[in-house]
Amino acid sequence: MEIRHATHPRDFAAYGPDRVREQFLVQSLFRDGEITTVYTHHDRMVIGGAVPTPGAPLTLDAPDPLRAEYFCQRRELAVVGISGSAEVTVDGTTYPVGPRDILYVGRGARDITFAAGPAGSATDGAAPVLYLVSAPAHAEYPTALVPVGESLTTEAGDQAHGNLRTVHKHIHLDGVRSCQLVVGITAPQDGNVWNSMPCHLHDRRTEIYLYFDLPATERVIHVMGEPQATRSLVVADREAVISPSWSVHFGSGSTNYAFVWAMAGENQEFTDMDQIAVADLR
Ligand SMILES: O=C[C@H](O)[C@@H](O)CC(=O)C(=O)O
Ligand SMILES: [Zn+2]
Repeated sequence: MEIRHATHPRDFAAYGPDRVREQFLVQSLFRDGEITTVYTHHDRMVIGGAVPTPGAPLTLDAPDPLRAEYFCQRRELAVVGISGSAEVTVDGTTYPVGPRDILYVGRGARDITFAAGPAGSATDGAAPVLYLVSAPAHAEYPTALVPVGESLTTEAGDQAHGNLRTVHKHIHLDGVRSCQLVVGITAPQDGNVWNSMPCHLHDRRTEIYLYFDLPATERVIHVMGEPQATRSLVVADREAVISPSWSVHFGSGSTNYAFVWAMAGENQEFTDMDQIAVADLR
């Protein structure tokens, strides 16, 4: 398990481009036949990737830095379908997780395994790839699957601003409940490339974006930093960006794409954001 320490915005301002990437960009989360995890001290979120190969399920253990008997001993977890068809088994119950479906796993779940779905059921013909995002949990909420078709789906933005996008909320106050995690998937529609624009801050929560469904030859320019001191990172498919509570988080792609957004922290009010006018950015 890789550890990422927390960062003060004044220190951030002095970082060069490589240091910004080293601290906030997470690459290589998805490796065939492996579970990979990264721990950030920003709100103690953990992200990971699980790529089970056919006939070889993967078991989620508690990495040593958690000093836990099992991964969800003090944590809750969201398992997000990125591609292909997977089967996630939690204490004996198996849930099918397809692209853009999210399984919430409550605190206290002991045995969690990830397997490739039954042969021929892969919805997009691709190998199953699962994204994991977790936060400390003070109570137990029931494990529940939210297929993308059952998520709370809204539209935001408009074509004139190139930010017309579909926002799916899977784990949130009006849907499947959790202690801290608020998780969903947003996708700019065809011909639209901006996400989360106009941008916002929420000092009460850390947020992590995982970009996916971006062709290998394309990139997203992700913007972070305090609103009057922004920096950009060039991000490829299936890479994540950690956004501390003091940072904006928005971006534009060289074509359209999707991303998983996940928050944890002081509260779970999705609308608790401080909007930043475009003209106030620097
Ligand atoms: O705090 C909320 C998160 O940044 C995302 O949900 C925003 C988002 O998906 C979008 O506007 O495109
Ligand atoms: Zn946000």
